[in-house]
Amino acid sequence: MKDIRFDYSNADVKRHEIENLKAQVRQLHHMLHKKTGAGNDFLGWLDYPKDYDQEEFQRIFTVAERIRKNSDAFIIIGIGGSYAGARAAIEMVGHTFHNLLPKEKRNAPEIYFVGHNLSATYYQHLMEVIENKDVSICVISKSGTTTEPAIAFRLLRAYMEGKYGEAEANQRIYAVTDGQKGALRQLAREKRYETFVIPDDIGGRYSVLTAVGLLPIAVAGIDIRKIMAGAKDAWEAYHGEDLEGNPCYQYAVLRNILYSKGKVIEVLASYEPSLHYLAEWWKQLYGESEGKDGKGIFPASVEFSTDLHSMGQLLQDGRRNIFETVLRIEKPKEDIRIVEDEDNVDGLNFLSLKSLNEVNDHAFEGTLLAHTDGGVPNLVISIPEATPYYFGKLVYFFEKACAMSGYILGVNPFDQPGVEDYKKNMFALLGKPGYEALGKSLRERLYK
Ligand SMILES: O=P(O)(O)OC[C@H]1O[C@](O)(CO)[C@@H](O)[C@@H]1O
Repeated sequence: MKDIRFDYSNADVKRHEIENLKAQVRQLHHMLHKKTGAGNDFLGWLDYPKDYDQEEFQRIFTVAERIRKNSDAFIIIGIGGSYAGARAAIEMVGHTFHNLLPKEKRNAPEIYFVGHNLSATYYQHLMEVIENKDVSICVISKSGTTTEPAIAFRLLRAYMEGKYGEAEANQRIYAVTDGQKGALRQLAREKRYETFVIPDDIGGRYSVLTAVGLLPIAVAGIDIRKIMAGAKDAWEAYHGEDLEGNPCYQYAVLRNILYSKGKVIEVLASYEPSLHYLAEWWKQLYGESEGKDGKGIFPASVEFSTDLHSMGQLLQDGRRNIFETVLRIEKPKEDIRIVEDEDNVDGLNFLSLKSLNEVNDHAFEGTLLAHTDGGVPNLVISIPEATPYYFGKLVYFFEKACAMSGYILGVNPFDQPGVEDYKKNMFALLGKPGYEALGKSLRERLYK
C-alpha cells in the first residue's frame, strides 16, 4: 500500500542540521511515550487508535444510521477542536457540493456547522435553509461552557423543542461532551439526550478521532472504520524513535530548523479546494499547541492556484520569513480532459485532451521551483488519495509531529492559556456576574 511521503529536498537544509537534532528527537520520543513531559495528562490521543472504546465506536454507527434515516439536515454545534476536524474530513473525503447533491445520491442529510461564530446573520440564514426539513443536531463541547456553541445550542434547542415538542426534540439532540462534569453533561442527563464521551486526556484539537469527529463524519456517509484503520497504521508507521525512519518526526525537525533560521511563518499550501478545512484544522493544531511563551511558528494557509493570483506575489517576493508546506493529493478523486476547440481563439489548444490534474500538477511543479528560487523553502507532504484511510493516517501524522515539534520548541504543546484572555474581556463587557471590576476598567479604556 502506498504511504504518506514527506520530501524536504527543496528546503535548503543541510544534512548536519538534521543530524544535530537526532539525539534530541530520540530523547523527546521517550519523554512523549513514557508520558514524562509537559502536558502529559493530555496524551490520550497517542495510543487511542489502538485502544479506543469499541462499544462506543459501534454506537456511533448505530446512531449515525438513525440520523441518516430520519433527518434531512444534520446540524453540528461546536468550535475549534470540537468542530474543525469533522469539517476537514467531510470536505476532504466527501463530495465538494455535498449539500447540493440530490438526496438519493447523497444518501446522507445535508450537513451544517454552527457554534463557531457569533453572527446573527449566519443563524438567521441557517434557519431559512432548514425550514420544512427534518433536523437532528449534535452539540459538541468538552467544557460545555464555551460561549459560541452554548449560545448556538440555546437557540437551536428552543427551535427543536418548538418544532417537535420536547420529547421528540430530546431524541433528535445528541451531545458529545465530558464523561462526568460540565453544564452540557448535566443538561444531557436532565433531558436524556444520547451522549458520547470526550476522554479526559484528549484536548479539543487532538479529538477528531474520537466521537467529536467520528459521529458527524459517519452521519455524512464516510467510512469511519477506514479512518481508524489509517490512524492505527499511522501509529505503527510513526512509532520509531529514529529520525531517519520516521517522516512524522522529520517534519517536526525540519520546521524547527527553518524557524531557527528566521522562517517564522509556515504556509500550508494545497491544490485541492477540498483541503481548505483540513488546513483550518491544522492551523488550530499548530497555532494553539506552539504559540506560547513568546515563541511559535505562525501557521497560515493558502489554496492554489486561487491564491497564486493574490498571495502568490507576497510569497514570491515579499519578506523572506516564510516557508511553505505543500499538501499534495497524488491521485485526486476525479479527472477530466480539456476539450479541443477548432477556433482556438483562447490559444489553449496546446492543452487539448490534457488531463486537468496534469495541468494542476504542472502548476505545483512550476510554483515549487519559482518559490524556492525566490527564497521560500518548500516541504512537501504527499498523500496517495483523499480517502478515509489516508485522512486517518494524515491526522495522526500531524498530531504526533505537532507534539514532537512543540517539545523541540520547548513549549507545552497541550495547553492553551492564551485563549482565555479574550474570553475574560468578552464576559466582562457583556456583564457576566463575577467580572464587574474588569468590566469597569475595560469600559474606561474603550469609551474614554
Ligand atoms: O469543546 P469546548 O470545550 O467547547 O472547546 C472548544 C475549543 O475552545 C478552545 O478551548 C479554545 O477557546 C479550544 O481549545 C477548543 O478546541
